[in-house]
Amino acid sequence: MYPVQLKRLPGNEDVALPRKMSEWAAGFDLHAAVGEPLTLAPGERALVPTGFAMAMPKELEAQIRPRSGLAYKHGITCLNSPGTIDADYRGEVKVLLINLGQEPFTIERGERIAQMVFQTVPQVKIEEVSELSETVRGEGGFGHTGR
Ligand SMILES: O=c1ccn([C@H]2C[C@H](O)[C@@H](COP(=O)(O)OP(=O)(O)OP(=O)(O)O)O2)c(=O)[nH]1
Ligand SMILES: [Mg+2]
Repeated sequence: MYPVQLKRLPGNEDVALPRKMSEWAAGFDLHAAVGEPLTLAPGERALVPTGFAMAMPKELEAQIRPRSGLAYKHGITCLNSPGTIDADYRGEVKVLLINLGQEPFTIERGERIAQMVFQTVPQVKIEEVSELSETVRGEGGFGHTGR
């Protein structure tokens, strides 16, 4: 178990902190901390506040992912999916939503808009070299094995 600290930001006592909606859910649902209902027209995007900030061990990142129900029913998704929350970020967690549907969609205060999944981040050390090891694939990519 990794310790993760959440800090509610002032004026958001009525907005739920991220929580799992079932015992083994992978994601903690994120709630919109909009002051007023926010309507996204088709094609429109917005950075939606969540009302909290976070501290987690440096071994972790958090990914902000869309909720499939909002995507399926309304075309609402995360533009930068998955969003990356760095372990050293102390600002408000925000969700970059976009309306890819055909109708305007209104986000109400407290509504669940996305989910947050924690992942471990391998620590790597990058080194520059002049030759890379050979493989059978080589430079083949982007569909070179066929459709
Ligand atoms: O969906 C997101 C994505 C990012 N962030 C916050 C946390 C993250 O640690 C920080 C920076 O995100 P990222 O590295 O993706 O953006 P950038 O454009 O590279 O900004 P920066 O130069 O600040 O790293 O913004 C969010 O709150 N929600
Ligand atoms: Mg960055």
